[in-house]
Amino acid sequence: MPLPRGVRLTIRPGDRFRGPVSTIGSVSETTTAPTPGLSYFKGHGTENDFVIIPDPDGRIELGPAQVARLCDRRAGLGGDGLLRVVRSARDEAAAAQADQAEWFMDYRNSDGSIAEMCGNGVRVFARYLVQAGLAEPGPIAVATRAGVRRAVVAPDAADGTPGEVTVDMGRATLPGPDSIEVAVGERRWPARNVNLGNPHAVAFVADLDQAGKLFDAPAVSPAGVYPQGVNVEFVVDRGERHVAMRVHERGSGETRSCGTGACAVAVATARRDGVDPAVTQVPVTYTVDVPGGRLSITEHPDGRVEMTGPAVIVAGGTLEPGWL
Ligand SMILES: N[C@@H](CCC[C@H](N)C(=O)O)C(=O)O
Repeated sequence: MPLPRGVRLTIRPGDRFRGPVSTIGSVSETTTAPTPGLSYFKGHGTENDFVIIPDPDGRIELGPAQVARLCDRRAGLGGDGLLRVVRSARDEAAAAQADQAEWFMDYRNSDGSIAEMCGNGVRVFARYLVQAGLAEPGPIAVATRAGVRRAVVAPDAADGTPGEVTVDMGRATLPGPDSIEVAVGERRWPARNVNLGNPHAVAFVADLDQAGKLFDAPAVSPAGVYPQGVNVEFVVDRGERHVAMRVHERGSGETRSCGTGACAVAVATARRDGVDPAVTQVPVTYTVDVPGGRLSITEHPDGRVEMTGPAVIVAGGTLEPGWL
């Protein structure tokens, strides 16, 4: 049931959920909304899966408890994260990007925390816009909390297989310090600090099983390098310019894929291999296998990192009125 125009769904403090306003990496937030007849979609990119909430006119405020409920795999729809699809001009977090990108990807982790960027999310978001008729296939600008990202949705194959989506992920930075360490139980590995709009610690390991079950977040030291938490990638070599990774995501736990993580891994691996396109002026491409599939990551001489991979919308429906 569509909401009447002009109605903004918000519960005031004291109604159901309470807490201070959220910041990146935090799960506490005031607001949230009961959502009568709210429509949703479900999608994934290399099995990093998302609940998609269309909110073109910015009338829905989802608090962390509601996001966590929607992402709950037993009691909710289930997802590693949530993508709210809203016009940039209708959300103050993205209004400054409205002249460059009509649509804002309001991304939340499955625990309800806010993150700056989600690479697989941008691909799925672009796919949703095309499938919903909100954008044409081809280049699509998407506003994110880390700035505008440009996606290109390739046409579907003749057999209906959805075309892959390529995203310009911007420039990676490697802020240091050089002595970062990641630990799981008694095992420790040196790691590289890579930022793709959101923070990553990339550790090269001998075997992906060494990271264990990853029920808990790996410890990262020294303390204070990642004041807002970190996504941790474990990487092994698979061949020339070909690696495989596992990831423990901030706010979501171990997931089957992480797009920003795969980009961080490709850049960290290139530097480990002594390759820097800014120096050689030659782009370098790495194949990054994730538990949920495969991504292709190219770093260009100007520092831009491009990611190509699948993005699929699997279902859509309507929430039971009052459930949320
Ligand atoms: N899975 C995402 C990353 C989502 C955000 C991350 N958990 C964070 O908190 O930074 C991706 O595909 O990049």
